[in-house]
Amino acid sequence: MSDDILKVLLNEEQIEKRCIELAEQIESDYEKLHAVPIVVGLLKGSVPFMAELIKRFTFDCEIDFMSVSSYDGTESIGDVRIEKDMDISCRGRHILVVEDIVDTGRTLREVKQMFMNKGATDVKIVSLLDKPERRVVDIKADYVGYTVPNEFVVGYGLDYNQKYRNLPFIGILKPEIYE
Ligand SMILES: O=P(O)(O)OC[C@H]1O[C@H](OP(=O)(O)OP(=O)(O)O)[C@H](O)[C@@H]1O
Ligand code: HPA
Repeated sequence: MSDDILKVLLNEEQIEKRCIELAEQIESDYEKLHAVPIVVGLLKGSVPFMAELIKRFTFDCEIDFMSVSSYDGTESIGDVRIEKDMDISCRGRHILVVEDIVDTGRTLREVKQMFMNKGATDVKIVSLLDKPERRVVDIKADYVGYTVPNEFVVGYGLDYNQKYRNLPFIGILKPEIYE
């Protein structure tokens, strides 16, 4: 599996270090709000990042998951489908969406709009990665781990055709794998 990786962009140590910083920043912001947020992981890509982040939160929060899908291989299909909704109601709640990557931005724009339509008080986004060169809609994560170049990246939750999510680092996939 590692043979399919062209270059390691972020190793485990770098990711962990950044998660500690993000958790501190998020904690300080929610403490000021005196709110108990619902931390919502977008399945499946956010799972390793979410686990790394939430174990460092010492404030009261609830955890939930949603599954939305918008990719077929390396192609964003534009149409964001909700495949599994949250269990907890988001009405009147502060929501912290946990995402692995903001790429075109379509997924998060749809998800954020959906939370607002359902009556959430506030929606914030934390994303491990941001790929701003690919953005087609105007959306910005409130907290970003790392900005990455316009390359297809895998590992630490991110997949290509459901593979490579379990790599403990983030790397650029060799183009011949998906061409
Ligand atoms: O900014 P965008 O262009 O919308 O892309 C980002 C989304 O694409 C991937 O999800 P995917 O639909 O592949 O699901 P997954 O998390 O199960 O891999 C990724 O996890 C983000 O949710
Ligand atoms: O670069 C990426 N890698 C994996 N999944 C993705 N979904 C959007 N962009 C990416």
